[in-house]
Amino acid sequence: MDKKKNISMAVIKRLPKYHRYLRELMENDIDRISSKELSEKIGFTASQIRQDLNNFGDFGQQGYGYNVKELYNEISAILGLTKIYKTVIIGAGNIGQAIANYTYFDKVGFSVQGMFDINPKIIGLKINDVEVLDIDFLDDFLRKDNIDIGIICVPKNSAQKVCDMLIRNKVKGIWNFAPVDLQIPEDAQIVVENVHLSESLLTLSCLMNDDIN
Ligand SMILES: NC(=O)c1ccc[n+]([C@@H]2O[C@H](COP(=O)([O-])OP(=O)(O)OC[C@H]3O[C@@H](n4cnc5c(N)ncnc54)[C@H](O)[C@@H]3O)[C@@H](O)[C@H]2O)c1
Repeated sequence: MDKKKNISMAVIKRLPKYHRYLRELMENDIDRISSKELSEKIGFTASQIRQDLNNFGDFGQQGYGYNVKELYNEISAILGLTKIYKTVIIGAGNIGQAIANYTYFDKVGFSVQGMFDINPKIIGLKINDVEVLDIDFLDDFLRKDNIDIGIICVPKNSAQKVCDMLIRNKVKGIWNFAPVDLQIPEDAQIVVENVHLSESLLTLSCLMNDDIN
């Protein structure tokens, strides 16, 4: 059964936060937690938590709370974290290298198989044990290695070209850091998630200045 069917995007967007907190609880050897305690940690109301988690099954037990490991495993499964995703990073500059060096992604199953760049000064470098290859090899690499996710970290004027190559080679997901709306053909079987650090920063600045009017 597809547990995500009919689940709102708002609930799906909250799941990574549950996952992060539950992981922390497990690391601290905490076996069970009530929705009230979880609510104090996570910042959602207890009723919100119960409502969210009820979407996916009957987890909590009256008077016992949630079994942390069970819930963590279940949310991991809903988030698709029960397998290893093969990823490639295109653009091995500041962001590309930061992602490759962030070991958490690997821990939760996103394995960097290759990095690609056009700059001869960067090609050949090893970032966290992954060699940066010439972009000319990307097409071949994608075809042979069954890559699941392409992480776009190139300047915005190169992003669409890279995106087209990923789609052509049947990559299933794009994590796009370039500040551009990628054009995706309607029949493409691909999911795109855009990341805009600047939007988060501008939200911060707005909230810090909410006395303007
Ligand atoms: N999403 C965000 O929150 C966020 C934040 C900062 C920057 N960005 C964007 O992320 C991208 C990367 O930023 P950065 O700071 O890492 O830039 P950077 O200049 O440090 O790195 C970009 C790399 O891409 C390489 N490159 C250029 N054209 C290429 C191509 N056709 N194929 C392969 N490699 C190519 C360059 O040689 C360089 O190494 C930019 O589009 C930038 O605007 C996004």
